[in-house]
Amino acid sequence: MKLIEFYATRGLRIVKGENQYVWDDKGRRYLDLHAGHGVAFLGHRNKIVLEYLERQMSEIITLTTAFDTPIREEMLNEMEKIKPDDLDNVFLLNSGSEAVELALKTARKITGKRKLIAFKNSFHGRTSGSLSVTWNKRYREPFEPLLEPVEFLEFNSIEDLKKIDENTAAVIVEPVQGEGGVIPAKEDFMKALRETTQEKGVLLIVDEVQTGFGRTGKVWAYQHFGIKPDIMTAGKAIGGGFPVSAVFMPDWIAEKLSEGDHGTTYGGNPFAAAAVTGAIKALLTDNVPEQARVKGEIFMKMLNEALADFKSVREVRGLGLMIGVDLRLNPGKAIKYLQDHGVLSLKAGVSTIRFLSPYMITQEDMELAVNATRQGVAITEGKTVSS
Ligand SMILES: Cc1ncc(COP(=O)(O)O)c(C=O)c1O
Repeated sequence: MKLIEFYATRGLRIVKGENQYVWDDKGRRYLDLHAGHGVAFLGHRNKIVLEYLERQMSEIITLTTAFDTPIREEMLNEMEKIKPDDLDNVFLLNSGSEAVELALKTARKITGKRKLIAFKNSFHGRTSGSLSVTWNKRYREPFEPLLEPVEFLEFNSIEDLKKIDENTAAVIVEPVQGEGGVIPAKEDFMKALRETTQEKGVLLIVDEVQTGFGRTGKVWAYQHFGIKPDIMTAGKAIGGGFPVSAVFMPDWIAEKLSEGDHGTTYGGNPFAAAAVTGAIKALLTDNVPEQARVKGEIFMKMLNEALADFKSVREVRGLGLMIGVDLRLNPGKAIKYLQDHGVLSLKAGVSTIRFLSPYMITQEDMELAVNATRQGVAITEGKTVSS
């Protein structure tokens, strides 16, 4: 049997993961700043998440949410501590794309409108609905027609927000565009977006699948901008490695949804609830958002200093531990160099090396990553530099 290769192979056979590291079958250790597309933000095999999963495994693993369970009650209580403002209602699914699907369906149902607005460079997933609001034509075109109408506006352009009209059901936005190139939103843009959507009676969906759960230095990245979403999606880090995602919404929206409007076989089962409960405990016990804020600043400063002399480096940018090094050249060679020298990273957009570090990254780890990035960029430029 062969696996369908939707992803180019990295040529590594990984046999173990622990905190910020993974090991290959030759016993070689890697600093994992790829983190399974950012999932392992709480580290691989986070101790608290494991405790919750092990305990749950000895009780019950699967049930649909038609049945109440003690672990679900515990999860909902924990969620109170990190809930996004007045978004008091949550539904669990299995992936970021699925969370986006429910957010879009909800917006269309409760407004009765059809049009959706997203931004250039956005990424919201690859299922048909979430793909409709994903910018990259290469992902979209082979599968069209998708949801219609969808309009893509210029990200960070207040001027372009004028195109949001009353016929729009929702605008969906990433506080930091992840897959698109690690591009943080500007505060005045996010404020203007919130104001315009409110004025026009349009719902604002904030997609925190990549930015959420502490990575940017706050539990939810929208909190950097002094705004509040109407609907919020989360995923990746929230299950500490277990596949789980969530959609949050306030009472006035949740009340307009009825039985049968959505569903899922696995979503929110006791095992998923245990993973999320453990992950929230881990997030709060270790003051993870603050660690991400402080370490992110240090890491970005180190990268900026180390890369200042390189013509091919356009910008080092990001928020917290969501960091991109944008090049004027293809970053593939540098990413390969990093991997060969013990650091896993990933590409974003067409020109960005992306680091999605677990929060427990150390000063020594950062030095390793920065040095390898310098060498990798030098090689991309056709030079060599001393370490
Ligand atoms: C902002 C955002 N939304 C949605 C998704 C889709 O998530 P998944 O791959 O879990 O379906 C991603 C994945 O990278 C993402 O970054």
